[in-house]
Amino acid sequence: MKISLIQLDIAFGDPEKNYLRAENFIQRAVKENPDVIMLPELWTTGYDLARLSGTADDGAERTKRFAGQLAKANRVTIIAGSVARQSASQVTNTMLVINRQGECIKEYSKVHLFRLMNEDKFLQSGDDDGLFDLDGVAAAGFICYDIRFPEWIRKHVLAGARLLFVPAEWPKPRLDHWRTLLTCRAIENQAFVIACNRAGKDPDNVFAGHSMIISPWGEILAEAGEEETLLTADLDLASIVAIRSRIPVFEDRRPELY
Ligand SMILES: NC(=O)CCC(=O)C(=O)O
Repeated sequence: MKISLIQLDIAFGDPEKNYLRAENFIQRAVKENPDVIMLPELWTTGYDLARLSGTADDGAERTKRFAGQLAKANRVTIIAGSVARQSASQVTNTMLVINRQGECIKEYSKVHLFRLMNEDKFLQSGDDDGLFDLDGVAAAGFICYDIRFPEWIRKHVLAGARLLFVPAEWPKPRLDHWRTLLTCRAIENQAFVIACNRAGKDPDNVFAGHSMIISPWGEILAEAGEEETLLTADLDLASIVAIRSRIPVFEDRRPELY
């Protein structure tokens, strides 16, 4: 399975610019013939949370149409990062998975809101899981801060997820946490971790970039620098079985103790 990550430099509070920029990158990515293309967290607006009443995506419909057309035209799955999704009474930080037919097959709203970036003041948390099927492989999505909650990730892995997708806007001062947490989530769950961060800065943060694709053994298969870029890697899905039989963590668990 080939994955392309778009480490976008997001224009603050400017969806028009961001849709255009993302489309250019998606057109570039499809030339590499990937199975999946992924965008970062809140990529249509950035963290311009105070102005979401004017920029949030109503029902995420615009983003579904945008990604749906591109996915269908190119027969590629698009994990359309997450967007600020407006519903009747609330805004959520919601990840969208669009299949090769252009249909939205999953919406996952960030469960753990990140107070340090004021999410708790402007957004509503989700309550549902992030599980979805990706061309017959069980997968799950988590959004940025969610990766600090290993129990949440493990719950999805115990339900079968083998591919863990993470759209993010992770600031540079905690780059070491980002790299360590993602690597741990891959090793402890013996699953692929595919994490797409943003590049650039906004009025409050400089972002880390360093999107990463990590094997179930913890090897970094691909890692971006800080700049806006496209990052592509091939996943050897058979390696999951080999690693799990070499160190059978899931057979050795003692859930009766914890
Ligand atoms: N957008 C986020 O959820 C950022 C999370 C973060 O920076 C962290 O340290 O956790």
